[in-house]
Amino acid sequence: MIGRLNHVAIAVPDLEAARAQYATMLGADVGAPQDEPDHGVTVVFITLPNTKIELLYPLGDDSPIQGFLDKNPSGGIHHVCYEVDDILAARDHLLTEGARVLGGGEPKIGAHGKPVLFLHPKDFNGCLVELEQV
Ligand SMILES: CC[C@@H](C(=O)O)C(=O)SCCNC(=O)CCNC(=O)[C@H](O)C(C)(C)COP(=O)(O)OP(=O)(O)OC[C@H]1O[C@@H](n2cnc3c(N)ncnc32)[C@H](O)[C@@H]1OP(=O)(O)O
Ligand SMILES: [Co+2]
Repeated sequence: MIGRLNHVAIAVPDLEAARAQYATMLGADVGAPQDEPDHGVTVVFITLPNTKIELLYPLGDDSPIQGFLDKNPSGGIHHVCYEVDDILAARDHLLTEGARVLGGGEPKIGAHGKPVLFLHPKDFNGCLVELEQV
């Protein structure tokens, strides 16, 4: 059901410092900061030859990544995002299998303008999983 790895997301305590590090120290193709108010985050995408890195920083008072950063003040890997062809079919299959689909199970439009869903990290070996329909 899952296809390519779309991105690995890293929550960071200082977005500009992380951008500069990837651009200067690692020589990566680093994008501009993008506010995503519907998701409570500001994102920066880093394009690699085979996938992307998504730097995440809290936006607003109710960011879903604030608790993660409170527990991991130096930052850390926050989620992985897998591509699926049909997100509603994927959701229904996962619910049948007993996985918890977050956000009431209704896809939201993600940073690439495509529908996304999140799966509870406790159901996936401690790793928050995002699905993106491509
Ligand atoms: C930009 C849009 C989009 C894209 O297109 O790419 C994005 O990526 S948006 C990214 C941010 N959005 C989300 O993360 C949405 C989904 N997340 C959630 O619904 C919540 O964050 C959560 C996963 C349900 C966690 O809820 P929270 O209230 O923050 O924390 P809890 O303390 O209740 O967590 C319970 C339990 O889970 C552990 N946890 C939390 N987050 C993670 C994580 N990212 N990876 C691994 N484990 C995580 C947390 O530590 C708790 O464990 P215990 O301490 O053992 O109880
Ligand atoms: Co993401």
